[in-house]
This record gives sequence, structure tokens and C-alpha cells, in this order.
Amino acid sequence: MAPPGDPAVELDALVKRYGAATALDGLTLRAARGEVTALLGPNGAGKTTAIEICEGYRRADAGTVRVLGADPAAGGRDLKARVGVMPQSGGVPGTARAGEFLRLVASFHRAPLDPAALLARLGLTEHARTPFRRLSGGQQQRLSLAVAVVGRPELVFLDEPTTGLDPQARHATWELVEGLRAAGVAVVLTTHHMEEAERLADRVVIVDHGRVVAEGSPAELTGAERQLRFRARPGLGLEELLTALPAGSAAKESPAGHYLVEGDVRPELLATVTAWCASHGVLAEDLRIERRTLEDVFLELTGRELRG
Ligand SMILES: Nc1ncnc2c1ncn2[C@@H]1O[C@H](COP(=O)(O)OP(=O)(O)OP(=O)(O)O)[C@@H](O)[C@H]1O
Repeated sequence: MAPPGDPAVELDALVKRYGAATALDGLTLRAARGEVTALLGPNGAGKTTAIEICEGYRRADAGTVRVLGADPAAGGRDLKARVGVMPQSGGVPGTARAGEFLRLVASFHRAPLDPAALLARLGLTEHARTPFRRLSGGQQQRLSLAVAVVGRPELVFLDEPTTGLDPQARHATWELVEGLRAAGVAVVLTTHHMEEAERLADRVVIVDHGRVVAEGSPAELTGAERQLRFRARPGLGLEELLTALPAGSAAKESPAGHYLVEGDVRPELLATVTAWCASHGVLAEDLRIERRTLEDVFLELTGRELRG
């Protein structure tokens, strides 16, 4: 297997149109071996389309795609065996029994993982004889994940792997993904859970309207900037607080009773805020200094309006 850091996925200037709608509008990205790459983006941003092109299920209208050095649209069997895929839903025939199906998929591979151990790891042992369509939504997802990884792939695509999972299953999934990364696998996943991306991803790629709008490690994207938050009674006169703060600071109340102060958060700024609160008889509850979260960055880049 190629060394960690080597690109497993290379997409250059991908374009995909559905009639008049442009799903991908020049998307360029890399995903390396031994790393978790998280694709984030609002509904309809083009994440699934990009992944399905990598999987060879769809063809791009323009641009180039290399997956483990090959063109997925050429459909080579050898490439398919080296790539694991967990689609957004299903991917397993409804009547197939969980354990039998996993053993069948394992039998197609040269050195698969032990299906029984994998079922146990994902908490599915007692459902091994249950047909796929009778499994709960979360159990179906866990089986799809098992199917994606049982062949010891070099690259896995996981489309929203933890959506709808309970906390235990989510943690089991995260541990499995961390194990894949440690084994040098390239993991490409999509998620709408920003904490998940922050926790799991080495690289985050934020996609909007079919293009990359930002990328980097979670720490690079959230930056070193800090902000101060507290709760207090609604309607404090922030204009007056602002005059006491260093130039370049910002203060806002959103939602009511929740206050946010941004700027160069130093000890003096904290002292100014608490002194101002004290002089106005305000008890600042849950006062804390924090870094911007990935969700803050995501909303800044992609806006707050709902997507169709
Ligand atoms: N077969 C299709 N025919 C027409 N339009 C399509 C088709 N597949 C996808 N689209 C459109 O392409 C755009 C991108 O869809 P895609 O599923 O890639 O988004 P996504 O980022 O995965 O969204 P989500 O977060 O909701 O899963 C959307 O506007 C979608 O409606």
C-alpha cells in the first residue's frame, strides 16, 4: 500500500449539471491516505454528487477524477475491490440477512476482516439473522458501514455515517474510523455534525454551490481568535459597553439574554466586561472564553438562510 499522505483522491475542476442545475461547479480537492477528510456543506451543496463520481456511479461533465490513481468511470474490478462505500441510505438488499450478507461481501475479498468480529464491534451480533429491511435505521447504517470496511479497503467513502445514530453507536463508528486512519486508510466522509468533523477530521473541506469555499485542518479553519460569551437579563445597553471596550471589539445579543463579545480577548477585556457588569448590577452567568467553533465558521461562510 502507498505511504500515508499520498493522495488517494484527486478531483480537479469537476463540473456536473442536471439539466439547468449545476451540482458541481469546478470542484477541486485532494484526500490523502492515513487521513480523514470531511466534506461539509449545506443540503444540496454537491457532496453526494462528488462522492458518487469518485465511486464511479456518476460521470462528471468536465474535470478530472483520479481515485487510487485510476479513473473510476472506467469501472475496473480491481479498483472496486480497493474502495469501500457506505451510501447515504441502504446499499444492502432488503431481504438479505445481516450476517449472511456481510459474510458474502467478505468472501469477495482476498484478506477480509472477520465478519463476526466486525458485527460484534458494531453491536450487531444479536441481529445477525435479521433481514436488512427489518433492522432499525441505526442498525441498517451500522451494517452498511460494516459492508464498506469488511474488505480492508485502502479508501472508504462514508456518506453521513452517523446521522440518526445513538451516542453509543456514534462513538463505536468514530473509533472504527480512527482505527482505519491508523491503518493508513484514506477516509472521506460527509457530515452535518460540526463537532464530528472537528473531532475526527484531519482536513475539512467546506463545499457550497458545487465549489470549495474553505479547506484546512479544523484548527486552521477556526483560527486562534477567541470570543467571550455570557448570559444575563435581556436588553443590556451594549452601546455603552462597547464604548468601554478596546477599539475593534464587537458586542451583540443573540438570542435574547445571550451575549457575545468579539475582539482581541485579553485579560484587560475580560476585566472591562466584568467591571461593566458589576457597575450595572448584572450577574454574567456561564461567562466563558472560547475559540470560534467550526459551526461558527461554517455559518459565516455559507450563510444562515435555508437551502432548497
Ligand atoms: N439525479 C439528479 N437529478 C437532478 N438533480 C439532482 C440529481 N442528483 C442531485 N441533484 C441536485 O444536485 C444538487 C447537489 O445534490 P447533492 O445530493 O450532491 O447534495 P449534497 O451536498 O449531498 O446534499 P445533502 O447534504 O442534502 O445530502 C442538488 O441541488 C440536487 O437537487
